[in-house]
Amino acid sequence: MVHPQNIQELVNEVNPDWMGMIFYPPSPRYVGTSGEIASAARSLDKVGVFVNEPLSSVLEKVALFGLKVLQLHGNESVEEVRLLKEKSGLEIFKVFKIGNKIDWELLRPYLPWVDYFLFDTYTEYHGGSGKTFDWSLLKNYPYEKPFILSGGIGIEEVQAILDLKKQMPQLAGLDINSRFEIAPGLKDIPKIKAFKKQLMV
Ligand SMILES: O=C(O)c1ccccc1N[C@@H]1O[C@H](COP(=O)(O)O)[C@@H](O)[C@H]1O
Repeated sequence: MVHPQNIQELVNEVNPDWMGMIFYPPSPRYVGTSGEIASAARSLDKVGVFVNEPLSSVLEKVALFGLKVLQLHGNESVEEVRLLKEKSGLEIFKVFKIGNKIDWELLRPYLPWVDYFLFDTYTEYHGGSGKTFDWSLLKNYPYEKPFILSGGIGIEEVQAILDLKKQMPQLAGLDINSRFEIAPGLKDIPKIKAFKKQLMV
């Protein structure tokens, strides 16, 4: 469900660096093709969130909605990511979903084609689980490539985020989602403002 007025309020009151648009039809946050969300957020850099979407369909959405970043949240291969990077010329967030352990070598071939890795929690679905993963696994992250932290982040995680940032300069951003919502796609603006304020210490 889309809530353009709520997004307009978010833009005015929080002014985030990026705004995600979910182009995954099974998601309760699927933005569809109406363009209302894109126009409510026209002043922001819009991140298209895709799950195993064919190249032509991604490029169509880029043109239609003026996307600035592609967040690849499925099982996209290195070759698919390379093609998406080359054909779109946009920034790429490649998502890796983390379970009990992670083999960092699997990320290496993606390094030339991605601008940020994004770490989400492993679940049998693709995203928006509201569940955190064990952030201590990140301590062995071996690359300089900046990453975005995601997966069930809530206001209760502020201190843990500040601690992690002290240890890991590669932590470049946070992707907040379902734990800052009143209903899927309807953002809890006072909660987001409080979270942002607590992070700015
Ligand atoms: O939010 C969704 O419905 C979604 C569906 C498919 C792919 C990604 C999705 N959202 C992304 O999931 C992560 C984690 O979200 P949460 O904090 O656990 O709710 C985040 O990167 C969202 O952009």
